[in-house]
Amino acid sequence: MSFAQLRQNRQAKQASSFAQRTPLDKDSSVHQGSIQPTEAVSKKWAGSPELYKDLPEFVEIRSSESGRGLYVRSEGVKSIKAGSTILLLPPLVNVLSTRCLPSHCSYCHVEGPPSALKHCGKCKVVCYDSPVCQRNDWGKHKQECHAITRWMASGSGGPSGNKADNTSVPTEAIRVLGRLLWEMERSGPGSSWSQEIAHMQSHRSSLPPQSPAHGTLASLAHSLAKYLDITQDPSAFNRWGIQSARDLVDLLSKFTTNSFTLTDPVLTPIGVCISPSAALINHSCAPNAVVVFPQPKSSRPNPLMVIALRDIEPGQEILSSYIDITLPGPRRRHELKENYMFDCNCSACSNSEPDPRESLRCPKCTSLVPLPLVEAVTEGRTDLPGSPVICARCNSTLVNTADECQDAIKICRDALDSATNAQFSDITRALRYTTNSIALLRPIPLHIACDPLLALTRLHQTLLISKIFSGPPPSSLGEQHSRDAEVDEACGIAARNVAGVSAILPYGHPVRGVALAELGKLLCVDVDPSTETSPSSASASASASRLISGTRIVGENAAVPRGYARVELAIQVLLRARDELQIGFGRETGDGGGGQAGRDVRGMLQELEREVETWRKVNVVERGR
Ligand SMILES: C[S@@+](CC[C@H](N)C(=O)[O-])C[C@H]1O[C@@H](n2cnc3c(N)ncnc32)[C@H](O)[C@@H]1O
Repeated sequence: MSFAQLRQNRQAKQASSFAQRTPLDKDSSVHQGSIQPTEAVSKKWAGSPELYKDLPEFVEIRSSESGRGLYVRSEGVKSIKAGSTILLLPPLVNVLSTRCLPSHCSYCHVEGPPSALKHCGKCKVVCYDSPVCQRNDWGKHKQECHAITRWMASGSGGPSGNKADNTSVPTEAIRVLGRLLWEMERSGPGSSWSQEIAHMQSHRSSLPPQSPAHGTLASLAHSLAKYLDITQDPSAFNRWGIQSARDLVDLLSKFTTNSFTLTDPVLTPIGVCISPSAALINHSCAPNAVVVFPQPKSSRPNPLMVIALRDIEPGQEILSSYIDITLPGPRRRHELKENYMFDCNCSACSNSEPDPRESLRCPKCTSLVPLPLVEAVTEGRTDLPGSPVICARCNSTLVNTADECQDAIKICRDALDSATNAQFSDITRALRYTTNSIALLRPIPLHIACDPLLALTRLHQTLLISKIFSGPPPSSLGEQHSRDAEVDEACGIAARNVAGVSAILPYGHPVRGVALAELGKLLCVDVDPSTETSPSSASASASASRLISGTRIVGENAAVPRGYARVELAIQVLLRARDELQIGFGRETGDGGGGQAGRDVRGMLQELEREVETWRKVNVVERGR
């Protein structure tokens, strides 16, 4: 019996699970943001013991120059261990992004094949995976249902059209604001929920009237008024305590400052959520905690969880990141300033060591060499446009001219934006952008975690997986071989992604765990049964460390083993994934840690171990004949 035969049954199942995996939806991200809060704001909440009752005993709210923040109490508590749950909050207000409405249950957020989900009979927009979910959500969906129906009837599409055509559905920002206001109305202006919303940070007073951010809020305000059907009589806003345009902009600014991106168990953005208690957490680019939604369960509301990424001592502040921390420092700070209006002085931003996110890596001595600056030449730097980029340690020339490197990076950043925009509408075009950009960067010895190479690698992996597994399974040996080559390519790309994120994110960060799980899953896909190799732990471990080491640079192609050695490699990668997921998604989730992703990895490991066992037995018998 061949190993490949043993695993054939699994193949179809894997293919369908990859096909359901959606690529990152950049535009659906909603960030948290910030303004400098005043002492008066802090005092207001301090006098209200009724607020933030869902915070656990071991944390407290304190004020600093970052405004209010969440801290581990200084006395009477032990340190919070990495992987522990800090907050578990069933969010009162959340919505799915428009793209996910047909594929996820709007109540519990479990993903299902669209055919298994049932549309709301009235608006025909939101879906549920069971009558229980539909019933439980009705209290929140009732007013929304009318508003969506009215909105769509007034638009071009209309509710009777194609259910899959979601172009005329109100955006997630509008829908979540609607739910927020109706929830405030239901619970009453004096309720702790309404008070917590009232105390959230707003940027309004710091926004210059002509700024793009102000324009965005103004257009959001118009859309919201249309959605709530109060365009004729703005005083209808009064029932939410909104007396003026100023109050409305204030509310919208609170929303953009404090809302969270709702993600699925592998961190794909699927919507928006509002949780005033979790929004008390301040930002760091070197966070000690993460906000995740690790384990949607059918028929239950999907809770928001804050998990400790490393041990947090009594008295220390709990800090999460508002933005993608794989971006280089200048881009992170720009984003934080633009959207959240503060200058980040965290430990990562103050670090003067060369950062892999913005470095070349000398192929000779492996030193990090800062990328030449794209715009001006700063004092003390030798990256004049026509001058070579030289390794200060071993004097090797890394790039012949600084502008050659700068041009390639600029072109590839633009291509990354184009690929991101095209990823859902035209996957072939998106793949062309990522393939060409990665090829363009190949002659430059960028660190594997350098921007935009890492982001291109991640997107390329997602696109390749969609392409490979969205079609029918191979029906001839020729088709099988070309799919095998694509799977090998995807493994190589996934390995680079693991190496990249591992070089810049701390052990246990959920992005690392998910990257490892994706690589392990790809390695589990059966390829060419005729090239099975014999068991060899030593060679598998060498392959594993070559494949997932943080030192590789683009252009090096690690061999992806076939047959048995590949399975051994998959097991090693999945074991690492399991351990890191247990931290990033919490030790207490997913019946053994790691949330849904951890559970899936453990399932794959069990299956692989069973197959290896059977393979060993069969081969011992065959050798004995
Ligand atoms: C989502 S809120 C966090 C809670 C907030 N401090 C409060 O008082 O409600 C974002 C706010 O926190 C502050 N903030 C968060 N991270 C910060 C940081 N690293 N440096 C300075 N201010 C920060 C900003 O002033 C911003 O208004």
